Amino acid sequence: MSLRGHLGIDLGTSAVKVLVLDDEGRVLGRAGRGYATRAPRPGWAEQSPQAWWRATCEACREALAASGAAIASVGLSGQLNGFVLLDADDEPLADAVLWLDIRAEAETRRLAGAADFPALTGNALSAICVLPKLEWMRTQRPELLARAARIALVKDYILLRLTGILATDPSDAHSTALTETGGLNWSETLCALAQIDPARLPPIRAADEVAGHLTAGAAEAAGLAPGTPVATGAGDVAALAVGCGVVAPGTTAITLGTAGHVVAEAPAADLPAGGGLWQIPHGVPARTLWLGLIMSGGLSHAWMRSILGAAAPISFEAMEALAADVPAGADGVTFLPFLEGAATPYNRPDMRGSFFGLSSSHNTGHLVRAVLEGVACNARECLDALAAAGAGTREVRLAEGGAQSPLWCQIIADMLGRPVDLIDERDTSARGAALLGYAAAETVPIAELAAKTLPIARQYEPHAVEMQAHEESFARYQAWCRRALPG
Ligand SMILES: Nc1ncnc2c1ncn2[C@@H]1O[C@H](COP(=O)(O)OP(=O)(O)O)[C@@H](O)[C@H]1O
Ligand SMILES: O=C(CO)[C@@H](O)[C@H](O)COP(=O)(O)O
Repeated sequence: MSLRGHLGIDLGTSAVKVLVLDDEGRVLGRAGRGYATRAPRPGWAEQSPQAWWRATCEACREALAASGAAIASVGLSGQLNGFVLLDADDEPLADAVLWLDIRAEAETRRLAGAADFPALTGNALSAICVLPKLEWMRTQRPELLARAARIALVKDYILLRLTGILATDPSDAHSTALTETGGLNWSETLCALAQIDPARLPPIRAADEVAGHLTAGAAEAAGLAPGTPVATGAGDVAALAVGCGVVAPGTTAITLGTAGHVVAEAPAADLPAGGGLWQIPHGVPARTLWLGLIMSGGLSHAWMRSILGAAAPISFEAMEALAADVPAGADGVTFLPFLEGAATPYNRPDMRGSFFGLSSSHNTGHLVRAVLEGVACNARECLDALAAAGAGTREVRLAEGGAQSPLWCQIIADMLGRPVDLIDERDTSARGAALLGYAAAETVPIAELAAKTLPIARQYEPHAVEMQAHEESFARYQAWCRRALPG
């Protein structure tokens, strides 16, 4: 008899990741497929929902074949703050607009003054959110928005393709800025502000609830069995908190995907305004996460890699070797990782990335090392903001693409001056998604499942000499940030 498997799908920014876990949370199979991001104009970022679906089906088939398991449940996760406009037949009317898309900066500034977002939602309004992007659509593409019968968020489009049912969860709903604190209902006030009829938005269901079952057509396309239960799942920040076992106060995870996330379970206190943190409903129902957001985490590394590899592709290992040749502090070179604007703690989409302190003595290794250190500095700012808000950090865990670099993990431990645990799973959002599906199908408590199945690979201890060098590079970084803030 084949093993029982729980399949998790994470629609990331650069790729879809699919994992199959057994009942103990061990990986039986995995696969991933990339897709392109289009930037038809500067500051725009779009992806094809049809490409997401094709990539998801291919990755499901491959992960399933590798696992040899019979799939008992499916769970979902995906990039937050993207949306797809659907016609009356649920066909996409255009490419999806992503979180990275900051076309709605002017709308954000205007709407931020029209409602007290911190009081209503617990968060400042940001150009990342769906609300200002819909406002942009309403004013710039009114015919397109008028033709939209329904609006799907990223992972919810996959739920629709898998089950024929459109629904979302509180984490994805709340991140749009169209719900009030808690994310359980679409807000009449905020929907009225955006002139969006809430009937066009998906119903909000619990993340660990069965939202639907695989249709025969979807099962055929993805290689799964018709009727398999599919959980609503959670936006990637909430799913990765589940996947990283951030299910008790005092645990924090730093993940370096395309973005970077620093997540902590919120203490009972309210999130103080102005610290540049966001609050998001947890994947564990009725709990809340606080999020420090690094806009360009792995993306900073990917950008550097694309520049160094312009003539001939350069491997991650070669990048690692270049940076390892340079001492901590990068001999005075500082990188501000704001290629797509700054989130925590500055909340300035108009801030931009830069290198400072360059001289002719510096080489490519200095640039690579400065990129790793710059992102680590931004992660430290996020942790400092969480601590200042009252979310103490007993344990810090690392995961996702960037954490596959041992040097980056060591730099983070040195920059934070504390041990950090590397999670023995790169794709923690997909892991969280699989656990949410498992919990939904078997009605087991998700927090318990997440804590008991967490795999830790190793611990990185801070080194005294490097810690001192990084104290200095952090001070330099902060000074450059103050000078680089647009007036
Ligand atoms: N060995 C590595 N060293 C440094 N960065 C890496 C490594 N492997 C992957 N990355 C970075 O991780 C990012 C992708 O991480 P991933 O978790 O797959 O992100 P997403 O969910 O956004 O698609 C890329 O930006 C890539 O540059
Ligand atoms: O929108 C946000 C946070 O508000 C992003 O964090 C996305 O959720 C993307 O995450 P990755 O695909 O880079 O992991």
